[in-house]
Amino acid sequence: MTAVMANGNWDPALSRLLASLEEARQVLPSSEEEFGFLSDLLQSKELHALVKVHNKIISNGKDEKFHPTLSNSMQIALEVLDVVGPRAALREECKEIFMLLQKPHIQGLLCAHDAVAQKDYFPRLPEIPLEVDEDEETIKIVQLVKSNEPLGATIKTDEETGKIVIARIMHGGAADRSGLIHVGDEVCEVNGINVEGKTPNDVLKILQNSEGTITFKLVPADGKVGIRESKVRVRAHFDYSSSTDPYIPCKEAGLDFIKGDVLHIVSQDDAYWWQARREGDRNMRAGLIPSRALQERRILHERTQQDKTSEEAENDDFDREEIATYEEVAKLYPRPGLHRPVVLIGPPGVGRNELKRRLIATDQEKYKTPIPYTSRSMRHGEVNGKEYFFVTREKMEEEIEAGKFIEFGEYKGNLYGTSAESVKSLVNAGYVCILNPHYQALKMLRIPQLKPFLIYIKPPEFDILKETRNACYARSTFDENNSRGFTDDEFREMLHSSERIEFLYGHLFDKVIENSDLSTAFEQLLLAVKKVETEPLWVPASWVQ
Ligand SMILES: Nc1ncnc2c1ncn2[C@@H]1O[C@H](COP(=O)(O)OP(=O)(O)OP(=O)(O)O)[C@@H](O)[C@H]1O
Repeated sequence: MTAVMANGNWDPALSRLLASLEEARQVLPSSEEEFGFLSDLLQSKELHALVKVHNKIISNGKDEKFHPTLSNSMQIALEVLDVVGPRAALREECKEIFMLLQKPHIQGLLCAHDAVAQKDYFPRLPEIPLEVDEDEETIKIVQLVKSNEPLGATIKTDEETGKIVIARIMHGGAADRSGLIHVGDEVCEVNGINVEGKTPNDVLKILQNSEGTITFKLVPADGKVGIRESKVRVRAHFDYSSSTDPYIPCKEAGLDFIKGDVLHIVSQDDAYWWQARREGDRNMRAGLIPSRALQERRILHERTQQDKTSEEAENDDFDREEIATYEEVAKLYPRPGLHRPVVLIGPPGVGRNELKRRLIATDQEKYKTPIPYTSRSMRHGEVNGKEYFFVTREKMEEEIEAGKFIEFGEYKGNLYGTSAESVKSLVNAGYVCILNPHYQALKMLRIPQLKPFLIYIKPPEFDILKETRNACYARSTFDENNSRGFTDDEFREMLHSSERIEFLYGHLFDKVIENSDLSTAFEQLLLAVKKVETEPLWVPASWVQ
């Protein structure tokens, strides 16, 4: 005490606190130990230093010349990352800023800057629930300010008690952020109106009609059923629109997404409705999406309906057992010297060969395509292992049977094919392996051992397809014996085939490139290939573990 007083530099507020602690010592029943602890704390150098920093920030905050120009530098940094990300592979400057802004200490600095700029350094004490009834100790009163943002809570009538209870708290919503409302809390009053015997709809009306602060009187649920935030990320394999979903318990709370979106699942507590955020979305409020179980049921139901109406179903290559709902994904970081194979999928004739050829031509020491196997006999001038690996028909049939070929076919009585092993050996030798197999090979390729990056080469609409191909005297690939242009029927066949590929495999593609103008498509391919090499990308979670 004397030491504190003697030091003129000591914060007067701390000294006052210490003095009142001494006074309280006489009247309060607390132990010597507790007083000792508090007294030591109030005299500690650490606390004193903290108080000084705090005071400094506050006094600087009052000074006009210290006003922050912005308080959302973190958000701006994220936006800049979005903009420069795709250009990082093209320009050194973009790459530099892209790497810099991702550094944890830069992000930490920006975050601290924003906290100070937003004056987010005042101590926040937990709200003390007001106790209204002397004998009703368990009632809590919660006040939330009504804004344009939804409250982020849903209510229902409890089946057993018939009372209105909180059914769900949306992660990150106003109710959740308040930390004061929990699932299972019983609603007694809203803005002084007793809701006993009322329906959830009546309560909603009261809420809609109220302005400003909304006051809830709640009986807390026994034990808090808090929402545990999960780390699960999934890729959606279907489109979802809550506005057309008749079953969603609360339309406003729905989260819409499209096939291929990556979603962060924050809660799977409810068997039918998960809570999720779109990955990278800055809106912190989670939305409702159908759970895997619910979606599987819906798809099965739809299929039975469809089977009833249409008998003919093209299921040559469609695995009807597979129900595409959500696939758990994780980020795969680029591995130095170990490149993911790049696979171009598309309808025959769309231009995969052309794109592959151009890519390899940019750097023949980097991009390689596997040498195929054949059962035909070697011709004069051919070298085993150059144009083809020459093997006997028996050997090839045996290996095809054993599932060692990612694709194979017969042409003029001879077998041709590409083995999974030759892809692996290119990868292990440090090359970027590039493939353009038939789309049926996808199943065999999309495995953790190969980790391919799948690019879908999509044809443009009929008129543009015809115009671009005719303008370049494109050679039809449909007729092996004749070199001629594509016919209208062949263009139509290409479009039909692309629809089918999208239907079957659309959810698996990492990237879609429309091959309309060839040089534009090629540039997009170069960008995508660069991205695979330099950026962490989402892949099935099982590939990363
Ligand atoms: N964007 C384009 N504009 C004009 N012509 C193109 C375009 N893309 C490809 N072509 C031409 O179309 C023809 C067919 O292309 P390519 O052989 O690459 O098709 P493919 O997808 O590999 O088909 P297949 O699997 O049947 O071999 C080639 O003559 C090619 O130069």
